[in-house]
Amino acid sequence: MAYIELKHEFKKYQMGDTEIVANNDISFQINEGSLTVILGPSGAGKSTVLNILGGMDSPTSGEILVDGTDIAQFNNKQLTKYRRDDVGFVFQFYNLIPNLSTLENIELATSIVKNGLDPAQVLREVGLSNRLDNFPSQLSGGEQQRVAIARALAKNPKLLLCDEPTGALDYTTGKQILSLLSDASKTFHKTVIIITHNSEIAKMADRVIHINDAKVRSVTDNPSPIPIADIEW
Ligand SMILES: Nc1ncnc2c1ncn2[C@@H]1O[C@H](COP(=O)(O)OP(=O)(O)OP(=O)(O)O)[C@@H](O)[C@H]1O
Repeated sequence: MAYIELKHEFKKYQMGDTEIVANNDISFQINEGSLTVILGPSGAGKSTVLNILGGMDSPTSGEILVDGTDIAQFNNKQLTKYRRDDVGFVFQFYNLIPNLSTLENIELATSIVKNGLDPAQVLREVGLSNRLDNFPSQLSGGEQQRVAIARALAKNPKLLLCDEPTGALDYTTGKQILSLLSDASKTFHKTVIIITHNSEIAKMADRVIHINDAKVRSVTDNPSPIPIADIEW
């Protein structure tokens, strides 16, 4: 059985007299420890899918199976626990706490979970061993995103969900961040999902899900994903 399975997921918003269908009968599967890229134009419904998978929002209908459990049936308390223990998030704009050091940002995240990893060790693994005492404002954008990834990984989550993680970074730094996310899947066996507009990035993925106009348009597997260092755009 797939590790993640969305079955006939719908998300509808009522705006006055208008109904917005952000996700219209979305179904797909994702394997454990794989790297998936979700591609699609602005407004396609990608973030809606990610927010629902991350327990930040609930679908209007449909099943969201994660490791055999339908999180669409979770109450608020169960969703809070799921978000805290099982999901790591990486966003376009890092969302670090400005008055905490790099190390403290990670410690804050690990302090609320059961099976957190050693913060300093994870920071070493993302190449920031010499920046533990710096504040976010003293780091470059790429370094701040490394901290955000370390914070997500240090929780030791089942799932790493990344919404446009390189959207605010230059080409080279963006590639370094994507390489780190690829390592999270290949080396640390995390199930990683990356939302992007950039179709070139899809070449590094095990599976590519195209979403357009609220529907899944295609699901493609890459038998031989290309290392991000070898992809040019
Ligand atoms: N809370 C909300 N209330 C009303 N409409 C919403 C809400 N959230 C999303 N939508 C609508 O649902 C549709 C899908 O939005 P979503 O953010 O999932 O798209 P996206 O593919 O992630 O776009 P982008 O790449 O620009 O972030 C859009 O039309 C958006 O306006």
